[in-house]
Amino acid sequence: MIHCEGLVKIFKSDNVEVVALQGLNLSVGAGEMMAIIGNSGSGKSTFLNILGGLDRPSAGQVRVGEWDLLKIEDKQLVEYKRKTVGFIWQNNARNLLPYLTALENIEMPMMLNGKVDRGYAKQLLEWVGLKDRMHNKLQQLSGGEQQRVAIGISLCNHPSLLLADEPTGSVDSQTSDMIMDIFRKLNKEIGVTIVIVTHDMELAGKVDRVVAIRDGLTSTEFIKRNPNLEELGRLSEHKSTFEEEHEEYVVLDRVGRLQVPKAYLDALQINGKASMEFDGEKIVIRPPKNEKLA
Ligand SMILES: Nc1ncnc2c1ncn2[C@@H]1O[C@H](COP(=O)(O)OP(=O)(O)OP(=O)(O)O)[C@@H](O)[C@H]1O
Repeated sequence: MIHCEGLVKIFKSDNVEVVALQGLNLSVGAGEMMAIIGNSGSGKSTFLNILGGLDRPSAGQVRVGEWDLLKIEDKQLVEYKRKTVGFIWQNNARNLLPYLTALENIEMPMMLNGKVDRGYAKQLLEWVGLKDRMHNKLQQLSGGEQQRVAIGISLCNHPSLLLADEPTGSVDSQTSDMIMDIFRKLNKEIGVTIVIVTHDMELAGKVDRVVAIRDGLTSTEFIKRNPNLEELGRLSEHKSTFEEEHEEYVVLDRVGRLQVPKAYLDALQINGKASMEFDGEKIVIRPPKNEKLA
């Protein structure tokens, strides 16, 4: 569904250039639900905005389904945004209309797109658990319920890809769990591919695959050891940690480059150069033997 290779995004303003993505590699299969984590400023939102067609890449490859987002023309981009992607932001509810009902809010973008499908609008509200509240005005709904209406709206155009940027950033942990359950259900039932950007490791731990971005590059990937244990985990008393549940992998690009975590380099006081040895089984990276280089 998504294939990125060497994706670069440079922001230019006056004489300053910011390289937000420095050659990012990532593939996401159709029907996958995964999370992207990373520190503030690592490039997560930039990446999501490119996938959503809200921003243009500077170089590299980025394909979503049949679309090549580097080469796409402006007119096609409008079509891509209308037909392929749905977007959810942290404060999506701000874009909703408080004096309309939940159902009317869902129907509004359908109307703007030229066709209201009331049956589907109702179905969407049912999927997000708001069947009984569909005739309530937005202002009568809680923040979490409004966010669920926003999830419904993101699916109005039957997208094959749903992008969520900090979707639970402004709700409590119970609502956050409910929103994740809705994503999982949508992913299973309608097969929509879901990419969630988050700071929250606990939230990230609820999906099978988590990719960490550092300084505009994919650095580490975490894969759930046993996805099927999730249900058991929910029922059991023992709350396992993210590390217990996930296997951690370092990501190598096509030519074998990898990012060594800064904490490791600091701990070994490696700065600029290191010695690397292969002992037949392992690759060992150490501070340079020549002290002058250390
Ligand atoms: N429109 C822009 N113009 C100039 N620089 C930008 C622009 N948008 C983002 N940046 C810069 O690109 C880098 C990556 O920003 P981005 O918002 O993608 O990070 P992020 O990982 O989503 O951070 P956060 O978690 O804080 O939202 C940052 O250094 C940011 O300052």
